[in-house]
Amino acid sequence: MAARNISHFWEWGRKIICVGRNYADHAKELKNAIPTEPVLFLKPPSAYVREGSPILVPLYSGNLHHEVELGVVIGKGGTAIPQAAAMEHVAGYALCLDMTARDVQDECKSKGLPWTLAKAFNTSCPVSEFIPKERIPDPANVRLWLKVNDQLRQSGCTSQMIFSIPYLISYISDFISLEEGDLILTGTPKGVSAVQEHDELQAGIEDVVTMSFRVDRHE
Ligand SMILES: O=C([O-])CC(=O)C(=O)O
Ligand SMILES: [Mg+2]
Repeated sequence: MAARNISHFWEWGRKIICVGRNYADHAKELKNAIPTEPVLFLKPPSAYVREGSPILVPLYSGNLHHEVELGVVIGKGGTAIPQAAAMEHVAGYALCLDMTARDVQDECKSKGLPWTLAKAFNTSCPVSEFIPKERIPDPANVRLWLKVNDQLRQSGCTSQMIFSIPYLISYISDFISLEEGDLILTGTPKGVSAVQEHDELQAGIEDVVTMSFRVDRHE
């Protein structure tokens, strides 16, 4: 069998671990407290969608939001990874969207229930091509942006993250072992807003990568 290629990590069936409220300006815009520990949730591999396929609005949501995020692709698994060694476990990056059914999330929050149907539905994790580690020498200082129908909605720098990438890798791996091919979404900066059927989303990381996705309804 041919060796698996990390540049197709989305085909591996590995887990997607998401960090929430990792930018103070986004925590504030949704009236959430600034966290003192990372907020974590999961998406299944069935959430992946690649350019050329649409983002589908879940039938049960009337308020689907975009969240542009830097994704970290794990190259070497581990448990209880020390912060000092964390970057050795990174193979590269991907630009990601954490699509969120905000109305469903609000209801889950008010009832104290998990966010699964707000965050983990099919097509809730659009991803760019794989970006080898060398192409982002300083992941703690890159600008992420997102436009809806050519209008800029999000523009933030990863220097604004509350918890750094090495801290997140170390923290997560204390509780959930990381495996080669796993993806960590590191949280969104401010500017999240609703998208509708037929909207065109475009997002990028500086001059490193851009990607485009169309929003559609289920047939
Ligand atoms: O839904 C939220 O606001 C939490 C989250 O994913 C983020 O901050 O990126
Ligand atoms: Mg998010």
